[in-house]
Amino acid sequence: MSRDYIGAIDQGTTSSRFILFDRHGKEVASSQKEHTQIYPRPGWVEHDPGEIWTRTDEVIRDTLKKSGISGSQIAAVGITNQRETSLFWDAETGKPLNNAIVWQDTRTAGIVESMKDHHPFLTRKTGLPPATYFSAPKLVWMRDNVAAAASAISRGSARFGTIDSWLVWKLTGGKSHVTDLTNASRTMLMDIQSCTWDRELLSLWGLPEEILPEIRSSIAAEPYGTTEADGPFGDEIPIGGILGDQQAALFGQACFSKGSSKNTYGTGCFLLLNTADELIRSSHGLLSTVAYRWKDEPVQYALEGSVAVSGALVQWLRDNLGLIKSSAEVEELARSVDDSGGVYFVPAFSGLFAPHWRSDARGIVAGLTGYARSGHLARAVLEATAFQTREMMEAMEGDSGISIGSLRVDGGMVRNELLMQFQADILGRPVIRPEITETTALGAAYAAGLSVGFWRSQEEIGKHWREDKRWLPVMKPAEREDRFHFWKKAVERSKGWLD
Ligand SMILES: Nc1ncnc2c1ncn2[C@@H]1O[C@H](COP(=O)(O)OP(=O)(O)O)[C@@H](O)[C@H]1O
Ligand SMILES: O=P(O)(O)OC[C@H](O)CO
Repeated sequence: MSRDYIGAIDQGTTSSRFILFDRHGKEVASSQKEHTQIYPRPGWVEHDPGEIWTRTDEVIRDTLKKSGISGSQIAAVGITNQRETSLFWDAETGKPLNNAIVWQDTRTAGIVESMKDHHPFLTRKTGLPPATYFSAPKLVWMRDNVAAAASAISRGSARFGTIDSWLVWKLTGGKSHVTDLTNASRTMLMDIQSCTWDRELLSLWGLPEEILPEIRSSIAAEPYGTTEADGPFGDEIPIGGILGDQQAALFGQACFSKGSSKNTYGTGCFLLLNTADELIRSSHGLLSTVAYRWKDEPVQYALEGSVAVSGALVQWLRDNLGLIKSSAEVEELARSVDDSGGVYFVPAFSGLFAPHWRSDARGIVAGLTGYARSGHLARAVLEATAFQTREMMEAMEGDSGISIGSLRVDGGMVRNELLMQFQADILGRPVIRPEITETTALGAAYAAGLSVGFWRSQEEIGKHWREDKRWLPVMKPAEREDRFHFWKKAVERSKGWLD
């Protein structure tokens, strides 16, 4: 039987998906399942790695079952994942030693603060502004607070991984302990120039090198491993591509050339600009990160603006306030009023990420009057994402000197047409949605397919990209600036809330 499909595992913050793509980059079948968000204390967010593996296993099996396609028809598998989220497992038992600490978790604020004298060094080495967001402080916390992790580290059997490494470990039956450069670039343990684990960083954080996975290219020169025949695929398939989910979306949006960019609206919101082989250092609160590496070709970099809470705020409206029953309903509720009624919602639930990097900020709702109703709050929830995107875009243009003429968008929130129109209005430039909005999974599929020669070149896959819809700005410039002015005022009021 010929291998005519590529499989992509997309393990995101809220759910796991598996999608099969054909040679034209068209989705053939998919399955998706949510996993539990564990909030043990305010500011703490955890995932159960066992549950993440079970959900991943289930969505693979579901997709194969409903499509009638078997593992023997799949040429390669790609993995894309929520980044930074970190765990330890024991190589001897194969069992996790703790719940994964999620990228949004802020328990490590004290650890980050205690490294204050080293912040300039850390940023120079890693391209990242020191923050609770990244893996290294999470590992330090686990070493110091999880007895099983500490003893496995001292015995030499502890293995650290971001979610990509964990899934490769499980899929290969514990044979491969690997990651790719895009994921490694988010740990604060990798030198962003040499793209290798860095001894000085490891010693600063007090972590041994033996816990770390091997760093490989994103489009693998050699497969990271093969899936186990007795696993969910029922066959041995090469795992050929790994990309952090935001880099995967950049790849899936065919942003291969310098200056091309995309914004992904999921749990958080992430704007990435391809800077090719140039490592641009930000002076406006953005990250320098690896975009991808094609086999042994030079590393490609990106500038990134990261916003912690965007779709998550819609979920909060649904789960914590019960104002809507599904995320999609937020649009109807927001359309029940003409505007936000002067209400601004700054969702600094994990502090503020780009471009502010303030862990002392907390969420606020500003501008409330007796006039405000639930519809105004729903508008303010959606508008928060659009305002944060504008902040990131201004920072990006300031750092790169590149003007972003129009914005390519993807992710779960781009189904929301009201948000897309408001985004175009507040940016004052067109917003463009592609036909395939599952760009994250598509990017991982492309990486895997290119790795094994299923597709041959970026030109070939670039032809699959097609525009679905475009929103043009209609808001008057004076109103746009007035609204943005009030947003910035609200952001200032959210800062410094924690002592
Ligand atoms: N129609 C919608 N309007 C606004 N937000 C939405 C809509 N549909 C989904 N979302 C939000 O998008 C997010 C899911 O997007 P997705 O790209 O699947 O995220 P992730 O990859 O982070 O798990 C959720 O936070 C959800 O609240
Ligand atoms: O799971 P997502 O799509 O919200 O992405 C999470 C990011 O990778 C965090 O850096």
